[in-house]
Amino acid sequence: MDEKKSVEQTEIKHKRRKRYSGTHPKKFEEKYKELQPEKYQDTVKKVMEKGSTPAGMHRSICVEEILEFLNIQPGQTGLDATLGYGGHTKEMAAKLQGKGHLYSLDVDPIELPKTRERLAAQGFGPEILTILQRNFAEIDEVAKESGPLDFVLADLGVSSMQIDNPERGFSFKVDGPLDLRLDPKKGVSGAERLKSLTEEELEGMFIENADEPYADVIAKAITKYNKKGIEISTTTMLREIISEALQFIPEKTRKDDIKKSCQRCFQALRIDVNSEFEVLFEFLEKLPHVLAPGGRVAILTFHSGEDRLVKKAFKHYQREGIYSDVAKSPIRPSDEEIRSNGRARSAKLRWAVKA
Ligand SMILES: C[S@@+](CC[C@H](N)C(=O)[O-])C[C@H]1O[C@@H](n2cnc3c(N)ncnc32)[C@H](O)[C@@H]1O
Repeated sequence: MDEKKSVEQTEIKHKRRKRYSGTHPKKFEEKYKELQPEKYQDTVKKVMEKGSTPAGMHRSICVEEILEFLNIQPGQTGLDATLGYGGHTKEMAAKLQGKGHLYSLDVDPIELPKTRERLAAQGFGPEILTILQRNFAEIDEVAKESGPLDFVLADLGVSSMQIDNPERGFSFKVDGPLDLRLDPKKGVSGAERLKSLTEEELEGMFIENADEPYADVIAKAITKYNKKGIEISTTTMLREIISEALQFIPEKTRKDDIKKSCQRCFQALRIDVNSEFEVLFEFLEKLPHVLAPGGRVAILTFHSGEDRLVKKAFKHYQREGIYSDVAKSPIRPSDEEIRSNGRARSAKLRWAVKA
């Protein structure tokens, strides 16, 4: 064989094919141009007009209603128990007009520094705003530093940035590790948690935390994997297990029902992993002791379990004479807000005033 030809052929054979990068951006950061809102303002505007939330952002809910109720005055001291993207914090801090102080808490070590930087760049630095990586269940500790609070806001649950980031594992719609921790450095992941629960406990978790009608069937399906020693390590795996278990649902409603069950089961697991009911309970119990006389608290909830807890606590302390007034029924976002921000649909706002 001609030696030259053979070398050429070998070279051709070994030349690596260039990977086809495809027409669709693969990475989250590339896919969502809105992640850099300053750079892609047109994209952000278009996304918001469609009633969606641009990736990397969170649209604050019931802002006007909250500000109207809290009636913040310059010189007051307040607390935002759930900083998130900092939308509510920014509006509340602005009402102080440079006098007084706002404390804002979040457990999330990933989003918190970004929000701190963003707010500082907008003129809300440490002279008016103290941002702490703390669980709101420790509100009594925070109050030792702040003194009695004139106003408190808690906007419960997760932010859009957390939901949209596949690495965090909050959404069944995107593939990622089944984590679901608000603070990924603490506690155990969703995957670990599923492994450690019995069939009965799983069923109880889905019912208690999310009123899941197919809790028994789904718990059974998960337990099969547990017994085989197969870890349900990703969001996609859990979604597929739920979907497979619910194939008996008549075709007409199957797709929709599966989607709802996925939503509820992920919510239930998130609540469990982050002990959300326990910390909310602790927060509600401590609140009356940290509010100043006449102090106001507003709480935004996103599902019936949370709302029930808030309603019961407010009523209980009103009967004891600790709150002089509480919301008789929850305030709902306006139709216009719901139209322009789908995530506002399930929000309920309750408030109380310290005697
Ligand atoms: C709905 S978002 C808040 C959005 C915020 N109000 C805004 O305008 O951007 C809820 C935030 O509360 C945080 N969070 C949830 N439970 C918490 C807790 N127990 N203590 C402190 N922060 C918590 C979450 O990490 C998330 O960032």
